[in-house]
Amino acid sequence: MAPKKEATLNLQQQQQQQVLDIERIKRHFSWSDPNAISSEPAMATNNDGGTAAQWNRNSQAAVSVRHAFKTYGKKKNAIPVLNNLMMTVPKGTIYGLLGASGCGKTTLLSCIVGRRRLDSGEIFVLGGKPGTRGSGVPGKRVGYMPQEIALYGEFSIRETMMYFGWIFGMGTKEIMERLQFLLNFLDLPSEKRLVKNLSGGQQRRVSFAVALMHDPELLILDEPTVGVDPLLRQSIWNHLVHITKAGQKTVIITTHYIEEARQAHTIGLMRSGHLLAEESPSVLLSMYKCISLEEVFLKLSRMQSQKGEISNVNFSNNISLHAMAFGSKMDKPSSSQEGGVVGLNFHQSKEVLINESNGSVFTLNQEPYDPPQIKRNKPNDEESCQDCCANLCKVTTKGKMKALLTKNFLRMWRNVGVMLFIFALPVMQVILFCLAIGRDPTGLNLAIVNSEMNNTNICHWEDSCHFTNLGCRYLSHLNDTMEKTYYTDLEEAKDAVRVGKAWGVLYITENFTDAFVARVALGRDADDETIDQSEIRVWLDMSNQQIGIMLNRDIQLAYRAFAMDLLDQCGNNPKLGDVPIQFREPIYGTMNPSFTDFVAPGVILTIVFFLAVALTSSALIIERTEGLLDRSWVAGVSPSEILFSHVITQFVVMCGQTTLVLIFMLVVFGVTNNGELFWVIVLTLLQGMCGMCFGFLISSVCELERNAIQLALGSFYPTLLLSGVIWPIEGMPIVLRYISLCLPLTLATTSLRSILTRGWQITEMAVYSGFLSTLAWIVGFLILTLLVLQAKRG
Ligand SMILES: Nc1ncnc2c1ncn2[C@@H]1O[C@H](COP(=O)(O)OP(=O)(O)OP(=O)(O)O)[C@@H](O)[C@H]1O
Repeated sequence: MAPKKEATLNLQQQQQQQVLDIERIKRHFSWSDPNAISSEPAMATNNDGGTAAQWNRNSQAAVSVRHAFKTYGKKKNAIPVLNNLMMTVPKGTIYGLLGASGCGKTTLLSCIVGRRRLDSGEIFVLGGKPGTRGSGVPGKRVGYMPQEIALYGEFSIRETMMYFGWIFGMGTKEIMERLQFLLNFLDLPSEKRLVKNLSGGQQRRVSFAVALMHDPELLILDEPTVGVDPLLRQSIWNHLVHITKAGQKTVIITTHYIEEARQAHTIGLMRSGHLLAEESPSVLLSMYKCISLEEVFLKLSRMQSQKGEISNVNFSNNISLHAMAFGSKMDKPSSSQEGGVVGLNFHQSKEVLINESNGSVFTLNQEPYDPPQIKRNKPNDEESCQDCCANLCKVTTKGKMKALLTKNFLRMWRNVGVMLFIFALPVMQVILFCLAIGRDPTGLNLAIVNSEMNNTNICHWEDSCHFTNLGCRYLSHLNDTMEKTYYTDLEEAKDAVRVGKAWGVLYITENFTDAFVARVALGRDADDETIDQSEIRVWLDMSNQQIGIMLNRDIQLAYRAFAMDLLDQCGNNPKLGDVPIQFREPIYGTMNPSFTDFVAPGVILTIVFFLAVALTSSALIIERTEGLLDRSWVAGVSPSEILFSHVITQFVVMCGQTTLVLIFMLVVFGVTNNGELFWVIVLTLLQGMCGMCFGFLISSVCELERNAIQLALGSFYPTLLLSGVIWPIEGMPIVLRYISLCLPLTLATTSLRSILTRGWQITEMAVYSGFLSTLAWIVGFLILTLLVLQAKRG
């Protein structure tokens, strides 16, 4: 009976202890639904997420991760990184996340801040799910310091703080006050120093300062103490302990200096995608009877390896009661008293960590310093209202736009050389185009054999109704663009063409004048020989179509001029010498159309379109590879805001470029414009916008800058060739014509050509279809870019 009684007593004691523990948890977390607690005394043991109790509990912990799974890569080669991970970070505590390099700490943090999405499982941050409306995460409730520096190198420390401060909705004065505190606290150099000129450690401190800037509720720090000297490191930890003291601020920190994590309230030891343990450092040490945390980690890792399964060691499935009790601050976080030797992949740390004395923050000078308190806006404050509005309308805030636009323009200003080039480039292209394309070739060599002159080049003829040396008279009508070289032998002249010394041979027969007069006099009675002898024979080098056609044209025009002149001198109607087809003044264009006028509309649009592509195609990539895009996202800037700010900045640049292109094309080089300048400007700007949006799409799709450049360059030639810029699309095979119509430049080029050369109004279908297609492309590219950016956030 006695043992039975003892067992009953033990059971009662256990039950009482359990009730006491629950009461303690309840007090700490202010739970309102006691039934919910009593039904789930083990807290997170079987959290499926979804019941009111679970929601309540998840919303009370600062961060709660439940059954998190995350893999990288496609199905076959998928790398599992998070594997049924459970984690609970109580409010007002420091949570040290430890684990070997590559175990998934950064991935977990990026999921917590809403930068990445889990494959399955749930995350609750500050009572909401990251990324949901009104959760404030990503946003100003979180301060995030990523592993990489993620700062704009060309900004000064002050400008960096301004940028992030404005994003977080702070006022300039407030930012300046905070900046002074952070400069002092983190022992930063002058606020005017450019980030790129700082040392690695200084850059990390600026990055840390950015995370602290707006005094967020939740600080997530990915290895903030790397490259920081021991004194400052301790100062940082003191600050973290200080800010969590009041129970309002929570810190999650990863570090490779394992012993410094002793100052955390809770330690999560991570391995193979899940937490081996989640306890306070002192409990871990006593529970595993170890003297260092490293030893604990080794022990747990060994146990995990031996069992192959962690079910019986995974304390993370149950939030540690001990860890939760930190809320009361009874269990003061300990400072390391020993130089802990850190193994595995961790760095060694043998510094003796200095105890915090009275909770004040110590600067490097060890002077207690109380940071200026960030004013929290009341719900009816202007900023809050802006945020409400932004949340509701999904638009933006003034501060964010100010920050993003200032950032974009500042980056341009700091790269003023590049900017000058960006403006000089279109001007250069226009000048080169106008000087090099469309003009008639000159100085073309023509080999002439005039047998009528007995192989001499002394040529006499009379400018009247005299029929002597008509061959010479004809030659005088050949225009000056041709360089005439006289040969005595026909074969010799042909050889000159064969070896590339001349573009053609013009041969005049021995008795050309007599035969020509006989031909005119006899008319239809002229015999074949007479006709044959009266003909000027020409052999051309047609390997160059443009030159061949031009020589052909000029030789024929010279005959027309010769015949009409002769008839006129002899008192006959000169028209008798002309081809009986009369070309009247053209309805559009001129009698002597210029190739430049044909190509110019397409060239204007191509220059503006592809310059915009070049400017924007790497814009997002540079920010992404430097980790800046992530940081801005976590700070609460949405992809559409980033995109919108770039659109505005690039639009300003494009306006300048468009103005220069049009001034040089239309004013300096006098390209024909018979239409309304207003519509020319509008269409050119729209094409620039279209190119910009195409650039953004490339930028969002490509991970690397070189891929973006390849894609942008790769798209240049197909677009140029298929858009009817240099050759009418009517000359293409029918299938290609349809493809051509689907390109962004085709209808716009036709439209601009119609305005410039025909002077058509916007009401003409050929004109407005160019505008409509460009608008459709802009919308299409923007939607695609946003979709890609949204998808990549996961
Ligand atoms: N974008 C990615 N694509 C594919 N694999 C990735 C990606 N990011 C991380 N990984 C892989 O996921 C694993 C976890 O990486 P993570 O950066 O989360 O580790 P970590 O614990 O933070 O490492 P460290 O302490 O060295 O920073 C690593 O094996 C890494 O190679």
